[in-house]
Amino acid sequence: MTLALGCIADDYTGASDLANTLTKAGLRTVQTIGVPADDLALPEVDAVVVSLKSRSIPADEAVARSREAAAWLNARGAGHLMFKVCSTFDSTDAGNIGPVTDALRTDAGEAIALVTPAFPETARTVYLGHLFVGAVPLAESPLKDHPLNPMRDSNLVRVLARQSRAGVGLVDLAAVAQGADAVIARLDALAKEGKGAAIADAVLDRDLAVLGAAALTRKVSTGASGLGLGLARALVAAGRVASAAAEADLGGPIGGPAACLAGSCSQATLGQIARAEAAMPVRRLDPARLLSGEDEAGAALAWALERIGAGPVLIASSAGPEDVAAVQAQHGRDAAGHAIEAAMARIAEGLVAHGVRRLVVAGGETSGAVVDRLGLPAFRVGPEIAAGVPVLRTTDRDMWLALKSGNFGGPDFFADALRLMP
Ligand SMILES: Nc1ncnc2c1ncn2[C@@H]1O[C@H](COP(=O)(O)OP(=O)(O)OP(=O)(O)O)[C@@H](O)[C@H]1O
Ligand SMILES: O=C(O)[C@@H](O)C(=O)CO
Repeated sequence: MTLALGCIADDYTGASDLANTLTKAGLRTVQTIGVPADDLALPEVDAVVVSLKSRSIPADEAVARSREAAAWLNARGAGHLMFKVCSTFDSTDAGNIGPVTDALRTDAGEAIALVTPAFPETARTVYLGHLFVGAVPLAESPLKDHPLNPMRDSNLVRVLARQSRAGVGLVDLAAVAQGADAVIARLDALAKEGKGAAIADAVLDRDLAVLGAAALTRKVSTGASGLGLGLARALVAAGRVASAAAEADLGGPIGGPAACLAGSCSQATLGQIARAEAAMPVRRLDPARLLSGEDEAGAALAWALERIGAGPVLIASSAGPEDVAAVQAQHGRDAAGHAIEAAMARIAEGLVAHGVRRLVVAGGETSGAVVDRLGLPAFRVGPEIAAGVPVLRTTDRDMWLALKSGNFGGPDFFADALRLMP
């Protein structure tokens, strides 16, 4: 298997977002969970997205895991490596976007890497290095209250510079508008100035095609699904993959009980949970009980098992910024986050042990905890539920999943997802 594109994603929902984008753009794509074992049977594909859970771990661990993934992808002949990060640039001054990009770039012998989280389809645009989420700058968006990495600076040149070894420059929209050659020239000039990364502006899909073509002239780039779209278009245009790949045969209906789990505290997910109340029973996890050592996960599981015979259920830990802040003040941000993720994973394990084969999970860290606990090795990518969220089918057993990035999906996401998981 020779890969046109090897991708390393820093969380599982982000990986399925990218796998969805690549599939739609005509690349045969598989999403693996972690670095695959050498004996994992994979179909013939153009792209592999290795999903890591490295967004919110110490930077040195994120670098080590990303390098391991890069080595696996390079051993399969990956023509280009893309490090998939969040379209809202979720990171802290300690990393991990800068340290991982630095490491992958230097390992590949490159002087500079193009970096852009722009993804216009989900209203993430970058102008003069400033990231906009919809109509507002990043630092005024709900991401300012993210439970793990509050984003309080919209200037990504500054944000990335604080977490990078080498300096960071800008490829502005004026250069992008002139086409790939102008972007390549700008990257070369920035590299000569000693910059190791360049934030690239992009406002429209056509900007992504330019950035993809420019990025492909180097071995490593970093971005969100928009960059994936640009890279995929450039690969198809260059004849390096068979375009318009036939839709993968995902297998027939699975049926049986279905459940949804939400650990994301994003505004989008909070709204989707509220809407789900009209469609299915919803149980709110009580973080205070859980963190005080009571068996809240067991109680929620028992609640679900009493109901899943009659239809889907939703269990959510999600809460608004004030409640999240109160829990974090008492128990610490990471301890609270991990305890809630572990509870979700335990609930998922119990649900699957009782026959659930259709599972929707909201939140990247939450999805990571759940998928790890279930021990799922890889997914084929099915139809799109909403921008950035495909239906996934496990390669080793009959199970449907949807792993939703916190901010993605329409108001009725949970019902929309289950409709596409027969
Ligand atoms: N009520 C709560 N109080 C404090 N922390 C919570 C609460 N509910 C969930 N969390 C934690 O908040 C974090 C949410 O992160 P997660 O990645 O799952 O969602 P997200 O960041 O919105 O999604 P994405 O990464 O896909 O954008 C998790 O660590 C989760 O355990
Ligand atoms: O890029 C995005 O916004 C998503 O794929 C994601 O990674 C959110 O966690």
